[in-house]
Amino acid sequence: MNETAIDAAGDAPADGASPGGPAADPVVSGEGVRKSYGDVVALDGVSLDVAAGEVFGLIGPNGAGKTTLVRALTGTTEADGDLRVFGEPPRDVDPARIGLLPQSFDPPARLTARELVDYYGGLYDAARDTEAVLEDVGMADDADAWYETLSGGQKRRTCVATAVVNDPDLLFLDEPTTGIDPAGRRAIHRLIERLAAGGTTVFLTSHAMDEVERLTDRVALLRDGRVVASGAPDRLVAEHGGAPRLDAATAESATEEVVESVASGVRERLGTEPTVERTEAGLRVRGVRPEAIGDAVDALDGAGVAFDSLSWTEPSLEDVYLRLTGEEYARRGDAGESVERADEEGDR
Ligand SMILES: Nc1ncnc2c1ncn2[C@@H]1O[C@H](COP(=O)(O)OP(=O)(O)OP(=O)(O)O)[C@@H](O)[C@H]1O
Repeated sequence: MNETAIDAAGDAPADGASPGGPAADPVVSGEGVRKSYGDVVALDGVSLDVAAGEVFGLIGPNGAGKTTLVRALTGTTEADGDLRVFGEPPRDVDPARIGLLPQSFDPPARLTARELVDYYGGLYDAARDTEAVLEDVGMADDADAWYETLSGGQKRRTCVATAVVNDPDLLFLDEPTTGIDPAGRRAIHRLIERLAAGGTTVFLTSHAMDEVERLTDRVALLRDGRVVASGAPDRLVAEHGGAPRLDAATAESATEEVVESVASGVRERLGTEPTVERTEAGLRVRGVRPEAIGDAVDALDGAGVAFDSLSWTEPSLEDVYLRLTGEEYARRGDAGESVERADEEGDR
């Protein structure tokens, strides 16, 4: 990985994407936040800012420190460094201003969804109307079923309802859609969009890169307890996502000669230095812009590649994630050696 290409932590309080703008006080701010569990360093000097009204995404591999950071921000664990929420230490913040959906949350099983939302609403002086909250998360029709009889997605949506019943100014959602079917995910996405439109600041952790790319204004990528990149998703994709790629699915694995022949054909037709790799499914040519797809296909034909199907893909936040966490190489390791591969940052 080219470390010099990676942003400094917390690089962009505004980025042009923060509705609050650079002048607004951040809702969340952290500087040099550290937390260890015995010998395990969970947070290793995290710095970040979240502006009012932003949907902020925190991504990173298992064990990167995301849940620890959410716990530190919500005052459920202590951390070293300067951490502020609404300008105060997390434990001093009025709980009514915060909504939290923890990663694992097991409410009493023999209460109905309605009773649960009522119960959590009862903890606040000015809770939202239970029926409206159930409607918001798509649970109005199943509100009288015991929690234990609900599907995994219905349970998670009920938990989201308990996290928003106090109409929080700042909502932490730690992997809200894990295990939820597409319709349930859509219901939660719509809810997050509505809350953000109404001015709620949302701090979202998720392993679903499509959801993060779609919902967030800014993202921080955590790896080994450090922020290794942050910024608006489209900016991160432009900087770290790599090149658009053409994938040819082939029944048989290509020989080295075929790969070299494709590379030579691409070089000749596109006039660029190609990156051609074997993948699990066949062959991949990187750096193919939409207008050059025809030439790249000719290069495959010219090299005698018998492909069953072709797909062209633009880089996405998932590519950023895979590149900056090093998981791209772990994945490629199974796929055989790549040929004429450019440097990581040089193949765009
Ligand atoms: N209560 C704890 N006691 C000891 N170690 C812990 C504790 N909580 C977290 N850790 C360790 O701290 C590191 C960061 O864990 P954390 O749960 O914050 O990661 P994460 O990014 O949320 O992971 P995941 O995506 O799997 O939820 C891991 O090495 C984890 O094993």
